Amino acid sequence: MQDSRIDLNSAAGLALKNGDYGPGALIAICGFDGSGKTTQLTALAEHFTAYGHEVLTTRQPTTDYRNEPVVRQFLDDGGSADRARVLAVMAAADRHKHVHNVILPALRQGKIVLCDRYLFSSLVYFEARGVAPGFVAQINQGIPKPDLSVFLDVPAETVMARLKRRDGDKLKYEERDVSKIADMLNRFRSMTGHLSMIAGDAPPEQVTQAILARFETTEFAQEQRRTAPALDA
Ligand SMILES: Nc1ncnc2c1ncn2[C@@H]1O[C@H](COP(=O)(O)OP(=O)(O)OP(=O)(O)O)[C@@H](O)[C@H]1O
Ligand SMILES: Cc1cn([C@H]2C[C@H](O)[C@@H](COP(=O)(O)O)O2)c(=O)[nH]c1=O
Repeated sequence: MQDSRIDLNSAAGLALKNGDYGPGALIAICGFDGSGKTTQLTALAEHFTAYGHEVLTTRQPTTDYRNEPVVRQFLDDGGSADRARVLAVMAAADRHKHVHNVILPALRQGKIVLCDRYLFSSLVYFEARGVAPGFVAQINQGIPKPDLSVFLDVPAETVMARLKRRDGDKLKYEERDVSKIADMLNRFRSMTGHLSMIAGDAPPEQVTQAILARFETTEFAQEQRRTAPALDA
């Protein structure tokens, strides 16, 4: 079943589905833990709300997945590739449910959906845990392709320092080892076909502006400009 020849970019291409999901827009913000995703989601939500959009901020995996004892134990203590494969299936089921119950209805209502982590994070984390991207792609098939997918690129040492400052000694298994963080970051950096790479170690306001500049290049933003009434009309 698993195809170790499929790389992360191809796996994302196989899983994601282009489609007309409604008048809304989907923005996925990915990065290692502590890279500033929550900070940026909050700033983006404020920006889009100020411009009159309805915004839904949400996250993958959902708390249903995070609260499973088998997941909690793996995140805290690590585990085998076989156990990781079970988690990948649980994360995929959680994602399909979240897409159908939360994301698609919001897109149909015209909302801007801001999602903390998405398929890309699953591909990266599970490949690093020993699960082939081809397998993760198969079980995530049909997940909507976001209008914009961002990777917040922050050096491993900076990520580690931020996490220690925020969480003290309550770090997850993969957060405790700077070489594991660096390995995951390199996997994200390889996904140039899908992720807009944003330097996440700049001041938060600059990071937000960089994300918004990328958003302006999306078809959604271009369509909004075409259909928006001229201010001097
Ligand atoms: N651009 C930035 N420069 C300096 N510090 C930042 C920046 N962005 C966020 N931080 C700080 O880094 C820490 C982690 O940020 P945040 O909680 O937004 O990351 P996260 O990616 O959502 O983390 P997690 O996935 O672990 O929840 C916080 O203490 C936050 O204040
Ligand atoms: C997408 C995805 C992520 N994970 C991991 C990654 C993180 O270590 C945790 C979630 O941490 P957060 O700070 O609460 O966001 O889960 C995963 O195990 N499976 C996935 O599909």
